[in-house]
Amino acid sequence: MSNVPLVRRAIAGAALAHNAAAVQIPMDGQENQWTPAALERAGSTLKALNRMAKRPPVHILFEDISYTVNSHKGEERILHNVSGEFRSGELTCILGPSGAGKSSLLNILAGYTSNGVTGRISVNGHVRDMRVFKKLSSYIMQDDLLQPRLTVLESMRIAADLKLGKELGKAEKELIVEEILQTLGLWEHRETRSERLSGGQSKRLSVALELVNNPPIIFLDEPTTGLDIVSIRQLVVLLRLLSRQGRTIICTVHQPSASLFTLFDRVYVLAKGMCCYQGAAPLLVPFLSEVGHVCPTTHNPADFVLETLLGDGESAAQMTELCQNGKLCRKLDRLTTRGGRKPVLHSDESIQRIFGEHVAKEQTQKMEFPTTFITQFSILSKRMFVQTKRNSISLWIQLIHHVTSAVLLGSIFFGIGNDGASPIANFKFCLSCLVFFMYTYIMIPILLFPMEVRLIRREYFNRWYSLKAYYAALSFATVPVMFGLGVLFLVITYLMSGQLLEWNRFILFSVIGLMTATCSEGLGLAIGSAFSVTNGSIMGPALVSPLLALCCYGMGFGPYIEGSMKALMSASYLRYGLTGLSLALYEQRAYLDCSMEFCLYSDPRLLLRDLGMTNDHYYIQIIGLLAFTVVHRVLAYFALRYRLTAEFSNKFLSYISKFLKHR
Ligand SMILES: Nc1ncnc2c1ncn2[C@@H]1O[C@H](COP(=O)(O)OP(=O)(O)OP(=O)(O)O)[C@@H](O)[C@H]1O
Repeated sequence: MSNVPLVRRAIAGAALAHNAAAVQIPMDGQENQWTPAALERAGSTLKALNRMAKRPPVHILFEDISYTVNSHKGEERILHNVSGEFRSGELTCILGPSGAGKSSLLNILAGYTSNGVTGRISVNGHVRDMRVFKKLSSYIMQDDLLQPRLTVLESMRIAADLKLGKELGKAEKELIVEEILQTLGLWEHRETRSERLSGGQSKRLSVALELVNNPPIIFLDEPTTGLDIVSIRQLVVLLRLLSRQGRTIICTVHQPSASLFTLFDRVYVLAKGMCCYQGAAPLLVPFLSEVGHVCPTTHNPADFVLETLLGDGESAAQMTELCQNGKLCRKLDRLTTRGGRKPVLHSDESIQRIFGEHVAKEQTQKMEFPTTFITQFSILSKRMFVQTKRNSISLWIQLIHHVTSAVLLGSIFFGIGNDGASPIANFKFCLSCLVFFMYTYIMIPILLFPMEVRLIRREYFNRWYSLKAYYAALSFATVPVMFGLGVLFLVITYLMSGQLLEWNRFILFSVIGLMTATCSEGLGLAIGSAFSVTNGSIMGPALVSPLLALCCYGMGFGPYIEGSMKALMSASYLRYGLTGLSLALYEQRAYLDCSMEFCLYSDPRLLLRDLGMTNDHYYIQIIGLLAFTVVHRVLAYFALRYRLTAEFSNKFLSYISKFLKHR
């Protein structure tokens, strides 16, 4: 990490600063203390964040940005050649009526959306290089979710381990974590699980997590949505303090109150995809007067501008023309806006010089992420184990599901395992075990994974770790529960159904059962990555039903299965599972006991012949299941990768609309 020496340097005076640290943002009920002057004073004593704020200031300029999407109505233009700039040391608010294109603009500036975008974005005078920009910026999305069963402190420690790497020692990371939490008023809630935090605390934790590596630019989409007035104020006050340390902070806000509006340095107003104003917040009212809309002194300027824009299209067009669609910025003397304090902003030349050096340094760095694959894998696996362990309700449900299903199957097929009179029933037992593993392990990821995708979206976009490391950890973390419960199910059913008590048969039977579960889980992950819970719940069963039909085909007339059908059957991974289970029970086995006068299938070879499995080998079934497991998991990886980028839904919709148009 290139900021590590900076942080190290910053931490050199740790003991001193530790004592002086942690000016808390006044919480609940103390909001009236937050006059702008008080904020400035507090900002200068935020030791932890000040010390870390040594990364290059970032100044974003964007010109003629247009954004087009393909929807069912055809091509739709969301943004129309908008321009503007956002500067270091300023808190900027993007305002506008619903559907104006605020989130779209933020997504484009943060680099989350690039498909269908034209125009130029430069960072400190250089064309934006996404590889470098992503290391400098953090994006906190509107519907960000936190890891629910981790405490505030655990979440922060994991963020520090992932984002600061190994070059910083444990003590140094602890110091950073503590000071950020103190500053954000979360220290007293450090042992609270994220799922139990209030809305305002959750938002603050989202910000805290992204502050760990001290990004010079932070984007926030609707950070105030769903918060009460006190929490909103606390959050905006915090953002203002952070901007005062030289950060560029840009957020979209729906309808700020008058007192909240005064906390923003810069306002960017959008309506119908066009810029209607950009510049200093206090200059918005004079600007509106210029187009004939005099804001009454008792009125909130933010409300007034929204009412004006919603009133008639003419005012919006006039405003767009006057500000040249964002090219003209209304500037205020910075010394005045900052209450006489020296501005944090650097001159353009110094910004360019610092940034140029920083870019060169970042580019020479080989590592795309702050930590190695192995470190990411071990941190993420540990986090998943902790989450699984703490989700006791889910564990209990799974345990009860496995045990009751096993007892039910064992009772239905009780003691038939070695009876030559009921081998078909025993074959059905194999089929039932197969169906159990298939449905259970397909449905769990289909139902749970879409939520997980939402959980990791911010972390993945903000480059906490690589998708490969996450995916490897995910595949690994489910193994203990699956194997533990799977073996329990197999032991119960195997014993109750009276199968031959031979270790090797039980192991061969179990290996196939567990491999079917692993393979099905891969398919479930692929479906869960690509679809929502609702669509996935339809897709899953719809997809496996034909696979199930193919796997059972030929029962009773095995020797007469047509070649083409055999080829089709080999495309169903369930066929390998069913054959593997049957071979585990019947291959190389002596005649079965016969409880009746005549048992047609006392000779197990006859049974395998009529099932069409005479020429099959156990190891081929293992290879088949392994191959399908790899295919499913690779599919799931790519589905997840596409899902985690905003482009996916755009592309998907555009294909659908093109398809419909051509019909
Ligand atoms: N991928 C897309 N496909 C189709 N339409 C889209 C897409 N993305 C955005 N839009 C449309 O673009 C317009 C602007 O959307 P955007 O989310 O940027 O608005 P917004 O100003 O943030 O609105 P709100 O304040 O309600 O969140 C909306 O009409 C939305 O339906």
